Amino acid sequence: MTITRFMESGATNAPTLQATIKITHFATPLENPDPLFDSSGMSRDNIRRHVRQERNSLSAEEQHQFALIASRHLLAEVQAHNAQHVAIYLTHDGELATQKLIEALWEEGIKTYLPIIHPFSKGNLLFLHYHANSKMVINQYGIAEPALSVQAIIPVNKLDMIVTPLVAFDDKGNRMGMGGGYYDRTLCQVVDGKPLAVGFAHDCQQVSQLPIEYWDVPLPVIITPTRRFACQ
Ligand SMILES: Nc1nc2c(c(=O)[nH]1)N(C=O)[C@@H](CNc1ccc(C(=O)N[C@@H](CCC(=O)O)C(=O)O)cc1)CN2
Ligand SMILES: Nc1ncnc2c1ncn2[C@@H]1O[C@H](COP(=O)(O)OP(=O)(O)OP(=O)(O)O)[C@@H](O)[C@H]1O
Repeated sequence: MTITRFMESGATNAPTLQATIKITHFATPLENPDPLFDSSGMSRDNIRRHVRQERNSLSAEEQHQFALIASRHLLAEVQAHNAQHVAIYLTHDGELATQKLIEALWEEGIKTYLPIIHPFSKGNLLFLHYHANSKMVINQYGIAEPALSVQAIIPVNKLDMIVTPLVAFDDKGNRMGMGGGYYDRTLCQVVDGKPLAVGFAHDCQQVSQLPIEYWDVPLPVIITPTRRFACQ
């Protein structure tokens, strides 16, 4: 896969978090994203409902094009970090599609891993090696996951990158997921930025602000079809 070049667009400051957010606009054939959704005053559940509806209303053609373009940017991110062990997800509920990206990672010789719902530790994930011949089963949410095999498990600290699904994000790197707390429990195991957590989402999943809880772990990088948000 070729890597799309991108151009710098400057930085904005987020004084409340004492963090600098750098937003890079990719040079893509895509139009500017829709106006930012004003989520101020909305509950987490209402934001979740709204954004899930938005991403599910994208056409099949939009889903396909957005996924192709965003995959190039994600692949560039993987290469920039020389990540060899990358956790990813299989698309569910209108999420930015990952199938082509996974195939591109395999072509580059990069090992991929998928989350499975932990069989007895409630609310936790395990990450298992995923390859072309992985035996798959369907989990309680209707998502395919590798069949549990102890040899296929990778500890979180051995992953170089975790590409996280998400429902909504804001420009401070805050993330909200499907509501199970699975990724929050995974991301609190990150030490000194390893593994690097990278949110992967449609532009329509960005909201003006998210009501944050103490367990939420902000993402250092978020990639959409049109932009890369980096929270330093
Ligand atoms: N693609 C993908 N895989 C993933 C996640 C994800 O967000 N996306 N997860 C991220 O954590 C974990 C699974 N968590 C999930 C939590 C809720 C639902 C879901 O569809 N909930 C239904 C209600 C289901 C029920 O009550 O039984 C819903 O909200 O409509 C899906 C996945 C692990 N794998
Ligand atoms: N590190 C953690 N340890 C224990 N419980 C947690 C942790 N993180 C989140 N939780 C619990 O998980 C529940 C769901 O959290 P939240 O709504 O933020 O999930 P989410 O981010 O939407 O889902 P996900 O992380 O699976 O994508 C909350 O009730 C919270 O108490």
